[in-house]
Amino acid sequence: MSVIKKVLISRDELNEKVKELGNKISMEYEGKDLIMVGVLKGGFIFLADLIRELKIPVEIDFISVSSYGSSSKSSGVVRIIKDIDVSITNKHVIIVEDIIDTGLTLKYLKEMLYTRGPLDVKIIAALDKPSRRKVDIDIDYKGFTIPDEFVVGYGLDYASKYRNLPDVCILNEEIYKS
Ligand SMILES: O=P(O)(O)OC[C@H]1O[C@H](OP(=O)(O)OP(=O)(O)O)[C@H](O)[C@@H]1O
Ligand code: HPA
Repeated sequence: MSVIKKVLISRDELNEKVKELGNKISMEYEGKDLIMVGVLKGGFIFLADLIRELKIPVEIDFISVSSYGSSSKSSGVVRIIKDIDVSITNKHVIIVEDIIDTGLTLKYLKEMLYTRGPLDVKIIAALDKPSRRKVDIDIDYKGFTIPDEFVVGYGLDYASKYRNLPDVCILNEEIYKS
């Protein structure tokens, strides 16, 4: 049995989109003090690809968060596991995510970072799953809108695995049962 049911977004489509987004951000942030904050763990591959398409100087940092409690993400309360190390005061911030699902993680992160005096905080996400949204959130730069399917690859995991798959794939349901 194959682990992957279907490739949803191929590596070539991802590459092309990342180039497009990199060009857009390079134009819009020319001459500005920009820091990109990758959300671990899923955001690391997208961030690594994206910054290599930028033609402007950029600072990089990472943040790691986890949802509180057994009801997990539904509470919207987020705990910081690893904070960024640098000041974002008077800088332009872009939060880099692999996927936006309910929107709760990013809503919290955006509000939290705004308390630290940045010039602005924007959001870029490789994937958007709008069917699962619980809160309104503006996505400033977006890769692909996807259906309500559980996907892996390009940073996204199932049970901590499959982040390394180069394409965004729909997992075979048999995997959940085994
Ligand atoms: O919009 P939301 O419903 O808040 O979900 C999106 C978040 O969930 C995933 O992270 P996860 O908690 O699975 O951690 P990981 O990146 O380490 O896999 C994803 O990387 C986002 O950070
Ligand atoms: O489809 C998904 N796959 C992996 N992680 C996720 N976190 C939110 N949605 C997903």
